[in-house]
Amino acid sequence: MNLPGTFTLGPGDGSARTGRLTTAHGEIETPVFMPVGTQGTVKSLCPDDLRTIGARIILGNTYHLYLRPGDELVAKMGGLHRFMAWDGPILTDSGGFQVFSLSGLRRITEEGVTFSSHIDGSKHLFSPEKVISIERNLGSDIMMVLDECVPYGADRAYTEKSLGLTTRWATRCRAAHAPLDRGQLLFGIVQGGFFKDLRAESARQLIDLAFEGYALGGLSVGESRAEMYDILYDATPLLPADKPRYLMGVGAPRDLLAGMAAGIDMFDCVLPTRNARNGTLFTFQGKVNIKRAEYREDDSPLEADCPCYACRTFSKAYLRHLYVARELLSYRLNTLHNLTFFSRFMAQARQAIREGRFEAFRTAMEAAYPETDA
Ligand SMILES: O=c1[nH]cnc2cc3nc(NCCN4CCOCC4)[nH]c3cc12
Ligand SMILES: [Zn+2]
Repeated sequence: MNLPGTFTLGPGDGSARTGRLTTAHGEIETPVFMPVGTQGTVKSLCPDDLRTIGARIILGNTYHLYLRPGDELVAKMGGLHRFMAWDGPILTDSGGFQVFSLSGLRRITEEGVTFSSHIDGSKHLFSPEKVISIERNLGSDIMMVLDECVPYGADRAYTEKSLGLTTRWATRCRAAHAPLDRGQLLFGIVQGGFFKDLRAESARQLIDLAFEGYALGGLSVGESRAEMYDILYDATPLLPADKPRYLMGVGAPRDLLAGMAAGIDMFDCVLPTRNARNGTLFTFQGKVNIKRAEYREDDSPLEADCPCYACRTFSKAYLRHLYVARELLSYRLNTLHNLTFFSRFMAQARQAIREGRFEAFRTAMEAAYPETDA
């Protein structure tokens, strides 16, 4: 068994690549999509479901788990793997993004970011050292540094100033967690907004800090697809080729394809789980809005060749009924299907890259997911 942090590249196709990342809780084949388990659960699924649908690594949110039930409690319960009975790899983000998107009254200083809890309004400080301590308590296999996700539309001066703070925070995170300590990996997050030279500067500064992997942050923050792709294609090659590259918060099938084409190895997004709960289902023929009247008497499965329990057992008519009736089983079946689709989509993408036919795969999938449809 390789040491955690070992990243071995497999066959590639253009800039798209396959790889294998070793973590303390197992190996991950890349490119990989990570289902989001915000509060220590991938909503409506149990760990057995995650194994059945082929999930290899899941994401937990440091911000949420710190506020509730508390990272010290999770540590006392043996860490997040034991607490949630998931023995596969877990990546925890640093919480910075959630602080900006969820909490009120936040203030950024050199020390860190102070904020009030969205749950009870209590005051908290996330410093680089505090965030690393929380992620170490959770026992995550891959920890993310504390960074500032620069808001979309920030001007150059603000973006440049923020980049410097993000690097100083990354430096403090690295100092707080020695490489591979307890088998826990630490990834840096490149910022720099939508300024290519600032992105290059951020990447250069973080590469000097020798992280075990590198993420592109500050994207999927409200920009147009063209703006995201412009930065994606320009910044990804700046990340070390021999380390995992993670595009945070992405995304829709079309964006996964673009990310893989650019050389991204890891993705996470709430899309498949959140859309499952609002009746939007993903298939290889495109999206299905299960609440549509056209499915009212449709006795056929959602996707004939999908191996998931929902498709093997129930008709579209029944899935539609459950959704319209707001039955709890709707969340579970729709989530089982959507995550099975994302898992199959990534497995087919990996195979296409290995066989040198990724562009053909991308073209076929983009036909099912046209620009307007994401
Ligand atoms: O710079 C970042 N630093 C640390 N974490 C992040 C997480 C991020 N997540 C998104 N986008 C998520 C967009 N979602 C798309 C689907 O609907 C919900 C929002 N962008 C992100 C940027 C960062
Ligand atoms: Zn299915």
